[in-house]
Amino acid sequence: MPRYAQLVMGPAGSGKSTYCSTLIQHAEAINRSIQVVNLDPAAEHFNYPVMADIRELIQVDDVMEDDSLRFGPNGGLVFCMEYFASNFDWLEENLGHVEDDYILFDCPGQIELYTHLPVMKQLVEQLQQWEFRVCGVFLVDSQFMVESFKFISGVMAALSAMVSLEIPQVNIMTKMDLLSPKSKKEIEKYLDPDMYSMMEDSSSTLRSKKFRKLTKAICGLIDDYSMVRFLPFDRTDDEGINIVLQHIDFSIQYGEDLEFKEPKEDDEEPGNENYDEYFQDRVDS
Ligand SMILES: Nc1nc2c(ncn2[C@@H]2O[C@H](COP(=O)(O)OP(=O)(O)OP(=O)(O)O)[C@@H](O)[C@H]2O)c(=O)[nH]1
Ligand SMILES: [Mg+2]
Repeated sequence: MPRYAQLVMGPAGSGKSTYCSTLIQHAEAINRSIQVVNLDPAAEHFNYPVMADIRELIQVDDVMEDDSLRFGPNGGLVFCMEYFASNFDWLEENLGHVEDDYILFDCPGQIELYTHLPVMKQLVEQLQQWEFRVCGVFLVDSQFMVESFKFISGVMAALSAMVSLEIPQVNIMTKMDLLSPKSKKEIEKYLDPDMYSMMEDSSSTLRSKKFRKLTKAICGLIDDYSMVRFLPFDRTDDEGINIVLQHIDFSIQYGEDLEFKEPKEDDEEPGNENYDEYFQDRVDS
């Protein structure tokens, strides 16, 4: 039987730890077993029970205080993650060999871990060897996504994580509860965006003649990958959390081996009923 994992990634402060604790509470409420592993060696606060904590293996503070290493916070973190990558047996010991388990990995926020360092890719390969089906969950703070040029840079970060990890990836816009109704309306166009029409954006940053070709090439690249859908995540909305979880489960085929569901007669799109719920307005309009 396969095992299931979500690699919860995203820039610093994007809401990774909050996402994990929200999902744990949600799982409890719907009677599902989901566990979390903290992979952030610099983590100070998180309010979920952990099945394993990287800080038991190595802590950033210890690395920074070491006189022979003399790292700052970011170098220290990279050192910790490389140490972790050469000690995966620690993780194996903590995870055990439970079939069919479902684990969230709360990762650190340093973006270079997902773009050009090999550590996360090594982790993915190791998990796959342990029969995990891994889904990348890339979180971006919705507060920073309400303008086109910020959105494009957020998408590029998500895209480079996807390309370097080579696993299914679900992108999520967090902190939707903090947006004003006006911003909420504004952000809808970013959930399933049309990159070319975004270039017509009124902001001078995107319309600058000097960079027009580059902007067009970037928008084209994003469009080609057609992976730029974002799911909204509002930690106060159970229905929305459920939809996010269904998307991720779908991408790692969670539940397929568990039970067979008879399609309901009134289902027009069996098994896919929630899939496009958020984008339905756009599809219809
Ligand atoms: N209102 C609201 N606040 C949120 C939400 N998600 C995160 N926050 C807040 O944003 C801050 C950062 O959230 P974290 O969950 O610690 O973010 P993180 O990505 O784990 O941060 P690092 O581990 O430091 O990279 C905290 O103060 C959270 O309370 C959300 O959905 N809604
Ligand atoms: Mg965190």
